[in-house]
This record gives sequence, structure tokens and C-alpha cells, in this order.
Amino acid sequence: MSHDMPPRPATSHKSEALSGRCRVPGDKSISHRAFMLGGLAAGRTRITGLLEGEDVLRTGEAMKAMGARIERQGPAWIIHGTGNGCLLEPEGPLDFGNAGTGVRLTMGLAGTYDMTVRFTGDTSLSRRPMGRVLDPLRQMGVQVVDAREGDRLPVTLRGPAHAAPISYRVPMPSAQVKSAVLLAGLNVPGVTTVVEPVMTRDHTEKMLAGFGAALEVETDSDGVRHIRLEGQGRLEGRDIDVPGDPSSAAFPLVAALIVPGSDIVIENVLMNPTRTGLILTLQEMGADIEPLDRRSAGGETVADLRVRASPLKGVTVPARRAPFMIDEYPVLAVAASFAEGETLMEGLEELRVKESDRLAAVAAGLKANGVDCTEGRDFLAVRGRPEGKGLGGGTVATHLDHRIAMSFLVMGLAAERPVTVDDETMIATSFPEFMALMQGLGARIETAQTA
Ligand SMILES: O=C(O)C1=C[C@@H](OP(=O)(O)O)[C@@H](O)[C@H](O)C1
Ligand SMILES: C=C(OP(=O)(O)O)C(=O)O
Repeated sequence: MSHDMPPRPATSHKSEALSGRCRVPGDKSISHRAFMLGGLAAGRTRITGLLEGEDVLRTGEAMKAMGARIERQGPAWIIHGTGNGCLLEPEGPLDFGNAGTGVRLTMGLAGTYDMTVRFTGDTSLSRRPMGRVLDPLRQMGVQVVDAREGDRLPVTLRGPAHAAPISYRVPMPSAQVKSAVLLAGLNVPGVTTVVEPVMTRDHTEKMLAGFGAALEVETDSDGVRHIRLEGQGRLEGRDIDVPGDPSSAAFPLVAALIVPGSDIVIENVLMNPTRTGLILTLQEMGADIEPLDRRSAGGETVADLRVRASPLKGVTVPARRAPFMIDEYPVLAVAASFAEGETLMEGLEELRVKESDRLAAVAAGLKANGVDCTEGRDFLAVRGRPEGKGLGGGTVATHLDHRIAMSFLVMGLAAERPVTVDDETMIATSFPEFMALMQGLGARIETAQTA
């Protein structure tokens, strides 16, 4: 299971109206954290609805290598945690493949233990900056024994005999950095504080509290969040039902909006307000998205989304919304390609350090398919063509990035001419069922046959 495997191209074609009901896999952020916290806690954790994508399974392997017992039992995953403060030194390197969340959070989780751990990843992950996590860990006393230039993987960490709690102001809007510091704080005596000027997805805070950690969150009069965690407390195993991933739901959702006549329902989608920026933006563009049967599930709100094809118009997406839809810009750019007028997306600098430079990859893919767009240092402007007239016909370089591959395969369903992506293998990192699910709704997508 590796993403440095031979590329497999795929092509999508203009499709008839999409219809039917579907269920996307479990939320990736919650699935990673379920394996981590369950692996650390005392007692048994039972997870249903887990995303069985490569990224998350790597996190499971890492927790096993540090002493957790993890097994699949029918539809559930059962974890017997190591018990608090009892992670073991892994015998070999922890290979996180393509997963930024997996590696950055685990560096925090394991970094403050009195042991040596080596972290590796695929070509894409090895290009991504790790300094954003290593800097606060250094302040806590963690030794970076070895790292490639610019704090890139492979990285070897040596935990301190006596780690110190810190107060850390997160310098960029990043849930991964916030989470790495909090998870590091679990094994440190005293109070670790994270100051978060711009709110990001709050799964770590919510799940830590759910496992019994002593954690408090206060928002001051300037809207800055102060998250305080008392270290060396006790986490207790629990049951977790993972809701559907809104970042995966984004693909059938946008497809249904742009393929004329479509009418679909996506069931059980997580509606946490730190994750619904795309839905809000599409509704502002005129999208007919109706959340049905809003309900509470395991401390989160979920809903079934009824989505009907809609004429879209361009809007300006403010920078302050970026953290609530950070992984959805590639597919929003595809929706914008079919909208009347210009869509301007601001505050996109973080897109440059994802699985690929997503700002450059999206702009190149749009241009290859006849879309008029402008790429700025931290913005993207897309001037759409309703009904996709003249769009398509290009091949998109995916750069080992699942969201680039899925976004452009969605584009081809409504463009005049087919759209090809140079590789679809890495879609399995976050959404292994993508092809089958889309085909089930009526999408004309095919993978190149390998000899
Ligand atoms: O914490 C998380 O689960 C994630 C945080 C985001 O990354 P950043 O923290 O780098 O913004 C997001 O892009 C990633 O897919 C998942
Ligand atoms: C950025 C993403 O993931 P990660 O950072 O975990 O690789 C993503 O899934 O879009």
C-alpha cells in the first residue's frame, strides 16, 4: 500500500442527470484522532464508521507500533489502548505515506515520550513543512535528532526526560499545529496552553474532552481562543461513531450541482460549523442544498444533504472563511468554472503546503481545460462558463494529490469534452469508494485499463 506506485490515469465524461442516495466514508480528521486517542487511553475504544482510507490506516499502524492493540471486528474497530503515559518505542520508522494529519499529530503525541521515533512519508509528504510542529515541540524540550533541510521528513525525534509545558500562539490557521501541541501536552506535567487567533476545526478539543481530558476553552473579547490542557490526566476508552466526511461529500455535492437535472441525497454528513464553509459558499452562489433531518450524533450534528442541480453565480469568498473549507477550494474552483461571472477566493496561502501546491495545481488544471482564471500569491479568481461550453479536453497533473484528482474528475461530468487526470491511485488515501460511489449516481468515470 504505497502512493509512490505506478500512476493510473482516469477520465470522466459529460453525464446524464445524477440521481440516488449515497453515503460517503467517515470523517478523516475524526478517524485519525479516534485511532490516536483510543490507542493512548486506558481500556477499550470501539469505533464505527471509521474511514478505512490509507491515511487513517497508517495512523492505526503507528499506534500499533507504539503498543496499542487494534483489530477490526465486523463493522467496528476495537482498540485496547496502551494506558496513559505508556507508549512504547517503535522498533522501526513510522511511515505515514501521504498523510499530513497523521504525521504531524503523531509527532506531537509521541514526541514528549522518553524515546526515539523516526517519521517517514511518501514523496508528497516529504516535501511538506514540518517546522510548524517541530518549533513548538523544541520549546517543550523535544530534540530533533535528524531532519532533512527545511525541517522536512524523514525526521527523528528524541523525547526529553522532563518535558516542559508551554503556552503557544499558533502562527498560522492550522488545526494540525494546534492539535500537535495539545497532544504533546498530554504527556507533560502542568498546563499546556494553545492560543488560537483564528479558529480552525475543533475535533481535537472535542474528542479530548470526550475521552475525559481536563481541558477548557475560553474565547476572549477579541475572538481569540485559549485552550488549556492539564497534562498527565487520565483518558478512558469510549465508543465513537464517525460521521460522514464533509470534505468527501463535497465531490458528489458539486457534481450534482453542475450536471443538469441532477437530484441526489448524501446521507449522514458532519455539519460541524468549522467544516461547512463550502456549503455556505455554494448556497451564496445559488446552490440548492437542503440539509434534511439534522440530528445529533456522538456530540456532533449530522444531516442528510439533498442537492439539486442549480444555476450558479460568482461570489467573493472571504479569507476569514478559509479555515472552515480549507480542503474544499479545489472542488469549489470546479463549481466556479460553471458559474456566471467571477468567483474570487482570498486568503489561500495555506493551499501551497498541502499534498501539492494546490493553488498552482488547480490553476494549471483549470487552464488545461479552457477555464479563464488568475492565480495570485494567495488568491484565485475563476471566470465561469455556465453549462460548461467549450470546457474540458485537457489532462490534469495531480502531483500525488487526491483532492486535485477527484475535483477534476467531477469537472469532466459537466464539461463539453472529457477531462483526464494523470493518476487516480492516491484517491484511496481519503476516499477509496470514490469511483464506485460516483458511478452509482450515474457519473461516467473510467479508470484506464492496465495491461
Ligand atoms: O487537523 C486536521 O485533521 C486537518 C487540518 C487541515 O490541515 P492544516 O492544519 O494544515 O490546515 C486539513 O487541511 C487537513 O486535511 C486535516
Ligand atoms: C490536506 C489534507 O490532508 P493531510 O494534511 O492530512 O495530508 C487533505 O486531506 O486535503
